[in-house]
Amino acid sequence: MSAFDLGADDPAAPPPPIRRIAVIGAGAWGTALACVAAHARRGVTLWSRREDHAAALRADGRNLKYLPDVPLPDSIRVTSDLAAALENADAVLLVVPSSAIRETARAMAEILPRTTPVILCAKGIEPGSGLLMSDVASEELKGNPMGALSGPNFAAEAALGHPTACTIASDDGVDKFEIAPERTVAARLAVAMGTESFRPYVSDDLPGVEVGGALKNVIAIACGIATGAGFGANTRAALITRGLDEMKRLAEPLGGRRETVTGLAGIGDLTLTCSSEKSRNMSFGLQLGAGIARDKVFDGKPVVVEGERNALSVTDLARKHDVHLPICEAVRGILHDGHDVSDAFAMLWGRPLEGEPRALVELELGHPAERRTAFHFKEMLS
Ligand SMILES: NC(=O)c1ccc[n+]([C@@H]2O[C@H](COP(=O)([O-])OP(=O)(O)OC[C@H]3O[C@@H](n4cnc5c(N)ncnc54)[C@H](O)[C@@H]3O)[C@@H](O)[C@H]2O)c1
Ligand SMILES: O=P(O)(O)OC[C@H](O)CO
Repeated sequence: MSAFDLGADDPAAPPPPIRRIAVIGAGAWGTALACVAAHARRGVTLWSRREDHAAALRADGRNLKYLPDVPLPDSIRVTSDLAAALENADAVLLVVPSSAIRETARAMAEILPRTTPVILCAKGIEPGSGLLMSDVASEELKGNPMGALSGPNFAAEAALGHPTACTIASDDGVDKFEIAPERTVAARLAVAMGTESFRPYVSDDLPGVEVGGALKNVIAIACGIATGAGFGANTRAALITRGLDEMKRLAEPLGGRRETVTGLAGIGDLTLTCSSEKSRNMSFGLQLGAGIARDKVFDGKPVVVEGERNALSVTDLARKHDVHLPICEAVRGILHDGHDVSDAFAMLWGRPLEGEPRALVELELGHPAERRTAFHFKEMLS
């Protein structure tokens, strides 16, 4: 019996605490979340897929490769043995990049009890299937309760104790499960992870939270490209605001709520990522916009830029639901279809004028300067 089961038959019993947390993935975010959980006095095991990396973390007392400025609390146990990492865990934080969620969840499926909650901390939509990360994990881990942790969170800042907030969502509080709100995975993990500086908010809108995380990276690339190409603050503010509208439009057909997108995992993460060069997605866009060739970005080093592959998966999914996401489409055009930056901005700014909010104000105005738009941006960026 796992902690998730304790008292499950007695609706009056206090919610079972999450005492032991397994963090799967020892990159920047996995390491930071392990530090936060250790500061919250949870028993923490951090799993790295490579033994040499795990050994380096143990020897150095920090993750020199991914989070060099943060000392690891002594209480964190680091291992490359997945079974050992998952043993006796009351909850699992899955923190590998979105491209590795399926294979990692599949490996966990052979080991993890079906009752242990799994919380997705990667941001993305799977190419091909168009599935959110919690749905990808659910396909592999049949039956485990699922949640997601997302929000405006740069790993180092969270680990160093800067005041930080996030949203933790799970859908086990919705009607069919009949679980009291304080017993949900989201609420129990929020209590387990909360510290004096790390403040989780609780949500029952799992798709709403996950859509925000997936789209903000694509919009951040758009902001980076715009800034790198020479456009100013007006352009970035417009992209952020209209990007938020794209999040809302995609959240709805996936079962998410518009209001969730106006929270930490939506606008919160969007503004963070689109405003700071600490963001890999924003910096990737900045370098491309400044004319650096794709293979020379980040000096040719491999860096996790979730928005790059997600520009494809997000727009494929939106097309399937007949939802138009012009900014994400423009990023897809530049990254994957060889479109020129000025043409992409001409496409965005030359579309027929619209109402705001788009869904409520019906307009058919055309565009007074549509034909001049392409010429204007080409001149400006030449
Ligand atoms: N870094 C942040 O500030 C931050 C904050 C919030 C969310 N995230 C999200 O967390 C996820 C992970 O990002 P990160 O910043 O930790 O990345 P990272 O580049 O710092 O580390 C990636 C880690 O994943 C491991 N990995 C890569 N491929 C793997 C595979 N196939 N199987 C198992 N492990 C594999 C790498 O060895 C490395 O330890 C991303 O989806 C990212 O969007 C990151
Ligand atoms: O560095 P980025 O662009 O992957 O962003 C990191 C986090 O997602 C910010 O919340």
